[in-house]
Amino acid sequence: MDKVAVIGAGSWGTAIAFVLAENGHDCLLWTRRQEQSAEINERHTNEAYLPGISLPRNLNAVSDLKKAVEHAEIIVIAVPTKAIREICIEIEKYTEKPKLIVHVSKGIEPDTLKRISEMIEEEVDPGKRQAIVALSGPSHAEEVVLRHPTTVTAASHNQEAAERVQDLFMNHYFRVYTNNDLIGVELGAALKNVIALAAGIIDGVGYGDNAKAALITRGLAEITRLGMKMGANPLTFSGLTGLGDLIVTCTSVHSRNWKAGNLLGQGKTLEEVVSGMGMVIEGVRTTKAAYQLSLQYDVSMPLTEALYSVLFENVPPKEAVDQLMSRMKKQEIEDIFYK
Ligand SMILES: NC(=O)C1=CN([C@@H]2O[C@H](COP(=O)(O)OP(=O)(O)OC[C@H]3O[C@@H](n4cnc5c(N)ncnc54)[C@H](OP(=O)(O)O)[C@@H]3O)[C@@H](O)[C@H]2O)C=CC1
Ligand SMILES: O=C(CO)COP(=O)(O)O
Repeated sequence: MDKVAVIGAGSWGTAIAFVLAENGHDCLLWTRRQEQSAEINERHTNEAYLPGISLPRNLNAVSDLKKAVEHAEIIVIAVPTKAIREICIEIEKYTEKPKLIVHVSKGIEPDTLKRISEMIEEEVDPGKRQAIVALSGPSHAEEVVLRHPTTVTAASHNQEAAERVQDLFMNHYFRVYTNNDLIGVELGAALKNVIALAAGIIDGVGYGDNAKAALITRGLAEITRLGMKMGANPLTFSGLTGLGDLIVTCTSVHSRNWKAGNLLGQGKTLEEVVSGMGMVIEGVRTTKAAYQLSLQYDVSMPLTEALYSVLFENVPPKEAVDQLMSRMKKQEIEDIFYK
């Protein structure tokens, strides 16, 4: 039994803590809201994020971050990308002995263009952390807490740490693989949200399955192109954190990114969509970061560029699609591997 703290009690933090508690670990779930920690401890629910779900009785919550950090040998960070730095600064403050840090977030920081593990490295002193592991894959919280079969990947430059995380989470409905390609795993996880937003738009404007399949396939091509330039293993993008997460996020009704795109496609404004969701839509900020990465690495990412123009330059979705479809002709495979 390990002592673990999950930092962030939204949909995913709660689902991850659910798995850890069911696996018999001594897991504390941190929330910044006292009333939410009372709800989890007294009623064993988190209605705002996972309505109708009974949480394990051995899962306890706290709203005192110091207490959560001091409790744990392993810290699992489960807050949105934009909160990673501030949470890491707080975690570092309360850490005495170095801890294993796992993160389950999916994003890239605009402007700095840092991946999550890079932000953690910058904010948590090396003396206060052991290895960093990203746990990622096609895994909607809503299905994990129903114990529906789910597969994810524990990625780290440190294989021993990845295997420790594999052992920590693995059970009969939650299967964990390892991968040493941290760059590829984190990039795939973040960039699939860009394509999922676009997939929602495609459905929202009323285009069909052909367009969706094109988006997933050509989305994977541009993610792979960028990833290869950034040092990732191209095979990672055919794996769970690449193609796997693209499929689940572009096709599932649970996806907040897909839902947001769907509303945009129906004519809602970005402000209306973001304020109405009540949960994080990582793909919006990540689209900005992905667009900046395509310029920095000089990689052609037409879908990302088109989504950027819809989100931030008020280009109507159908016009963006028309522009995509009328680009000059290309070869399919050569495009990915030789450019
Ligand atoms: N939901 C899912 O199925 C999956 C999500 N992920 C990833 O996990 C990460 C978290 O997502 P998810 O749990 O779904 O998001 P939610 O929107 O469901 O919840 C976000 C959580 O983070 C908290 N939070 C937000 N900002 C801060 C802050 N500045 N300081 C402290 N806490 C903060 C929120 O607190 P409060 O309630 O007080 O606002 C809430 O508990 C994202 O990167 C997402 O892409 C990965 C796999 C699956
Ligand atoms: O990452 C996820 C599933 O793997 C969750 O996606 P959304 O954030 O779009 O809901």
